[in-house]
Amino acid sequence: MTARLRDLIGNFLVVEKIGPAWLASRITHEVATLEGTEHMERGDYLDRIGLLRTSSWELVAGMWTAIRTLFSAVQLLLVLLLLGSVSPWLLCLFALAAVPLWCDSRARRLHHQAQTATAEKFRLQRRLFELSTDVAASKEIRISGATERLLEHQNHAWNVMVRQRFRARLHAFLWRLVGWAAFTAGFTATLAFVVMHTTSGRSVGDVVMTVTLAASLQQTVQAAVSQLTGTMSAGVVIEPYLWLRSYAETDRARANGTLPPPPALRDGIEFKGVCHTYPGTLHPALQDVSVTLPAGSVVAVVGEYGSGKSTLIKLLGKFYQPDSGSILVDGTDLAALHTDDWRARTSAAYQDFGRYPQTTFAEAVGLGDLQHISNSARIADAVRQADADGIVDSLPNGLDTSLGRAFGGVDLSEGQWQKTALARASMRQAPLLFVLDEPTASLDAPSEHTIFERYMKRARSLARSTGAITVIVSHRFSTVAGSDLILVLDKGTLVEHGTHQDLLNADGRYAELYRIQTAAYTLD
Ligand SMILES: Nc1ncnc2c1ncn2[C@@H]1O[C@H](COP(=O)(O)OP(=O)(O)OP(=O)(O)O)[C@@H](O)[C@H]1O
Repeated sequence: MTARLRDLIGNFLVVEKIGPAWLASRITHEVATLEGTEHMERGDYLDRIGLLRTSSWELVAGMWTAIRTLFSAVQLLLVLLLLGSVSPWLLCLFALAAVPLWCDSRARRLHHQAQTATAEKFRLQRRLFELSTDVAASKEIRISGATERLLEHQNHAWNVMVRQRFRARLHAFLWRLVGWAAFTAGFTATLAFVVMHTTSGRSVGDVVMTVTLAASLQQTVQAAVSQLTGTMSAGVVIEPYLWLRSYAETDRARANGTLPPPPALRDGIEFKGVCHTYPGTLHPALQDVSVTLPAGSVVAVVGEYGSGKSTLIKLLGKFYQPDSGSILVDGTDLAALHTDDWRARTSAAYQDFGRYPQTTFAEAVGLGDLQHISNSARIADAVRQADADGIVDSLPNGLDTSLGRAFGGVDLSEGQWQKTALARASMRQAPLLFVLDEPTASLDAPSEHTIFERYMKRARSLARSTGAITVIVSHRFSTVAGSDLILVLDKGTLVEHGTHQDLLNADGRYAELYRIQTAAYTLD
C-alpha cells in the first residue's frame, strides 16, 4: 500500500502535474526572455530545445527515481549488514552489480546518440505535420495537390527517425541483456561457492538465512541498479537543459548593457563599419555599413530580397550583435545600453507580426505598451493611427471581441491582422526608434496610402517630441520617396544613400529599380 501510495503521489504530482509544468515554464522563460533570437533560428539549437521540450517529463521522472534510489540504497545497506554478519565473503555479491551498471551506461550512450542524431528528422516531420494542418498553408497545399508529396516527406522523415532509434534501442537492449545475464550467472555461481565454503558446520537455519538474504540482495540490487540507471537516463535531457541554462547565462552576460537610453535623441544613430554574418553561414548579411540616421528623420531601407534590410532592423532591436563595427546612439554604443530600457523606447511593426490567440482586440493592441494595456483612450488612439477603426466597428463586441477562431474567437483577415500589429506598434508615445518593417505588405492600395500619410505625420510629431527616428523597410519605392534618407542595400552592402532626388540624380541602383517599378505600375 505504501509503495502504491508513493507511486500515486510521485507519478501524478511530481512526474505529471508539478514537474513538467514547472520545467515547461522554466524552458519557456529561458527561450523567450533571451535578448537575442539566434537560438530560435539555428537548426542545431532548435534540435536541443525540441529534445528538451518533448522529453522534459523524463527529467522530472529522473528526479523522482533518484529519490527512490536513495530508499533502495538504505535497503541495500541493511541487507549487506546482515549478509556481512553471516560471512564477509558474501559482500562480494554486491560487487557484481558493477557489470549491469557498466552495460547500461553503454546502452544509454547508444540511446542518446540516436536521439541527437535524429532530432532534426523529428523536428522536420513535426514541422511538416504542422504545415499540413495549418489553415493558411493547407489552401496552397490543396491547390497544388502537394498533400501526397508532403506526406511522403513526413513519412520518410518519420521512418528514418524510427529506424535509427529502433536500431539503437535494440543494441541498447542487447547490452542490457548481456549485463543482467552476466550478473545473474555470476551471482548464482558466487552464491553457490560462498554457501558451500562458509556454511559447512553451520546449522540448516544459517544456510536458509544466507540463501534468503542473498535472494533478497539480488532483488534489492536489481531495483537499485534499475533506479540508478533510470536516474541516469535523465542525463539525456539534463545535457540540453544545462546547455540552455549556460547559453542563457552567456547570452545575458554578453549582451546586456547597463546605460539608460537618452530621454531624447540629439544627433541620431550612427552605423560605423557594421558587419554581420549569421552563425553557420559563409556570406555576410551586412558588410561594412557606415551611415548616420539623423535624429528626427524618416529613413527608408530598400533593396532586393535577401539584401540585408531585416538584418539591419534586427541589429537595431539588439536581437543580434554586429560581428565588427558598432552602432552608436547619440555617441553611445548600442551594446552598452540596457536592452530592456532600449526596447522600452522602441516601437516596431514587423512583417512577421504576432497573432496572439485568446486575447480581445483591445488586448492585442494594448500589448504594445503593457503599462497601458487597459488604457482605452490610448488603445483607441493607436487603433485610429493604424486606420483600424473600421475593423473594430465590424467586430461583434467591438474592442472586447475575442480573437482567433481556433480558440473560440473571431478570425481576422491577413490585412486586418497587419493593421492590428500596426496599432500595437502605435501604443508607445515616446519612442526613440519607430520601426515599420514592410508595414503595408498585406494591405490594399487606399489603406496603404492612408497609413503612410498618418505614419509620416506621426513620425514628424515624434521627431519634434523625442527626436525619434522612423525606419521604414519597404519594397514599394513609391511609398518611400518622401523619406528624408533612403538607404539602398545590395547583397549586404550599402551601395547608395541620400534623398529620393539625390538618388535619381545619381542614376545608380536606386534610379534603376525605381524606373523598373514605375514602368510596371504605369503598365498596370
Ligand atoms: N537567421 C538567419 N540565419 C542565417 N542566415 C540568415 C538568417 N536570416 C537572414 N539570413 C540571410 O541573410 C541575408 C540577408 O537577409 P535579410 O532577411 O536581412 O534580407 P532582407 O533584405 O530583409 O530580405 P527580404 O526582403 O526577403 O525580407 C540573406 O542571405 C539571408 O538568407
